[in-house]
Amino acid sequence: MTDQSSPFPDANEAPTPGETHSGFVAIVGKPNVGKSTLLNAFLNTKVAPTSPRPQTTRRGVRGIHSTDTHQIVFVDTPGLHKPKDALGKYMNQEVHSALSDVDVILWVVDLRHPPTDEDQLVARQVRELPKPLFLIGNKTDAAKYPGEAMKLYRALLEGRTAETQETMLSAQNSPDAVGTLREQILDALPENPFFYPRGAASDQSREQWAAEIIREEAMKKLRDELPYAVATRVNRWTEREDGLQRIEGEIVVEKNAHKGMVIGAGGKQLREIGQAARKQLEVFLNRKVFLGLEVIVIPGWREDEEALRELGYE
Ligand SMILES: Nc1nc2c(ncn2[C@@H]2O[C@H](COP(=O)(O)OP(=O)(O)OP(=O)(O)O)[C@@H](O)[C@H]2O)c(=O)[nH]1
Repeated sequence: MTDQSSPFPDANEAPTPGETHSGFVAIVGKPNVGKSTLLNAFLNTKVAPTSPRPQTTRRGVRGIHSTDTHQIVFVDTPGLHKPKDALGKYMNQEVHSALSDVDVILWVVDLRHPPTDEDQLVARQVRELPKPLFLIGNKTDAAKYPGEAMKLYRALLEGRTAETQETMLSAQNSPDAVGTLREQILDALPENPFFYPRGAASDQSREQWAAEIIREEAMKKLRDELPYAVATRVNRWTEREDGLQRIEGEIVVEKNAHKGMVIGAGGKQLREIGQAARKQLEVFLNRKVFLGLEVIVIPGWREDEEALRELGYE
């Protein structure tokens, strides 16, 4: 097992009375820069799916960090990109609504590369917003010229008048820097009552969380366009007396032809996805898990508003 904590601790503790600071903090940036990795590092647990593939995050997942007097509600957002379908539009809307609702913005960039059009798209969204902004240069461990890259990203904010701070770090490999940044964010929070009980780590149900872990593993294993054509959901979750968690989930694809591609020869690929997801679930739940997975077809779900809603993208 690991030293990571469960994303589902006892969430019923009462909020602290008296003077408290709390607020919503959006993590924005183009796809694949490390937003979800940073969120998980802030919380030292796993609330959001991460993968080497762009556009892994689809929902604005909330992760919560509380001290005695301060509470940050992080809102992880999908990478801002040029949308190709209704799902893509939904993902960009998630970013816009997150930006309008939050108190603080974290803009994450990938220092291995200079800015692209997609970074400019994000910069345009955040530049004029009169809210504290942190420009976070990520992946310093793998960047050749981090300082030079940071200059180019900073230049995209030229003309911005509201409070701006910046930091360079590796979300994956520098827990100390992530901890320091978290302290700085705490200082930027307005005076507010707590929004969530102090023990809460996420606003997702355990079923949504597990479905995202299954999708993460499916996205890592599937090839070509297929990762973007799958959705996942968990329909049943029962606990046996001996603690075993029995979880039944579905991988949803758009076409019959995709079904076989997900299942693989002799069911090998589906088995591998299931095993990898089960391992992750066991680590984070600290319980034995039985994971049953089925592949079903909902024709053209990515373009179907009703199917999107049914799958939780609303
Ligand atoms: N070398 C290195 N890789 C990192 C770091 N942080 C994240 N990554 C990798 O970058 C990839 C993308 O990470 P995610 O956290 O899924 O990125 P994201 O911005 O949430 O992606 P979207 O869901 O597409 O918006 C993964 O393969 C991570 O392991 C880092 O500090 N250093």
